[in-house]
Amino acid sequence: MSEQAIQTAPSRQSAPSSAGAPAGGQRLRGEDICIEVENLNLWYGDDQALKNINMQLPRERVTAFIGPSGCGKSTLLRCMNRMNDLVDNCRLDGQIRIDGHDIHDKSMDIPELRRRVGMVFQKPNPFPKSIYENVAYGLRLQGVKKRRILDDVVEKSLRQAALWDEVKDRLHENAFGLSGGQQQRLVIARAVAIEPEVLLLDEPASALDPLATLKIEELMFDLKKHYTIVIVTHNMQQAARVSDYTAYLYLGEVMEFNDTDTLFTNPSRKETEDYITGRHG
Ligand SMILES: Nc1ncnc2c1ncn2[C@@H]1O[C@H](COP(=O)(O)OP(=O)(O)OP(=O)(O)O)[C@@H](O)[C@H]1O
Repeated sequence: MSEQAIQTAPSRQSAPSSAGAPAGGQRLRGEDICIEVENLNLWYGDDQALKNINMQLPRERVTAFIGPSGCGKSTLLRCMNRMNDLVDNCRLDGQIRIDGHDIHDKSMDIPELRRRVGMVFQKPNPFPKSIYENVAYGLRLQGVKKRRILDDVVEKSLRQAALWDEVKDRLHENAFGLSGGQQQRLVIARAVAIEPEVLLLDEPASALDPLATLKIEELMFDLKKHYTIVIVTHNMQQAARVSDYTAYLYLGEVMEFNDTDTLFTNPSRKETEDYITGRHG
């Protein structure tokens, strides 16, 4: 975990974040910022799911979103590659910038955005194809045909996803023959094969057994050398183990954002302390 990196450490308070400076709006010291969220509000129909979110997510770090069910973690995650565009009655205002570019700008190429900002869901979702073809899929879509290039990328991606040794002798077997944990690492290999910058992980281990979960957690330490990772998790021990920064969301607001050590050992807000100590949520 990174050392204390927030310049403004608010004193412990119980007022909602909207009453003062936005809880995620502190500037991060000594970090290269990849994603900036500014004054983001989002509604599903008349219901506001995200309220004035301000947050900076550092490059090549793991940031965890925690908070009780329905607080907006997945919604915020899905904003980062515009997955919410696919929801009919969803609208938002505010800005999200990745590498300084507003992702809602008219010039934004959405398929390219989703290539740069990959997503892995709770339930492993390999395609009904071979292990090899699952990983090669994105490259084939891009028109890559050369066998040597495909072979290299498949091997490199499976190695990055810590799966190569387990599957190298069965690359042409159907992906559905893999265990749940292996399928989830395959999905991660498929995501990294097209060289994204950011990986969004929505409870990637919640459907897995403890050993498979451990593998995914170990994998994150390696992946963050190359990617900016944002993970939604219900598991606070997992957030404490794998993330460098943590945002605590409650009722659509970021109540607190800080480096993970500080958030878990010395939270600024009473609400955060109540949540991490199991007093609510
Ligand atoms: N497609 C949708 N249409 C309408 N409302 C939605 C939609 N998706 C989410 N919501 C609502 O938005 C709010 C935030 O939901 P979201 O799934 O982002 O929360 P969450 O913190 O990820 O919850 P969980 O931990 O249970 O997955 C909830 O009130 C939810 O009911």
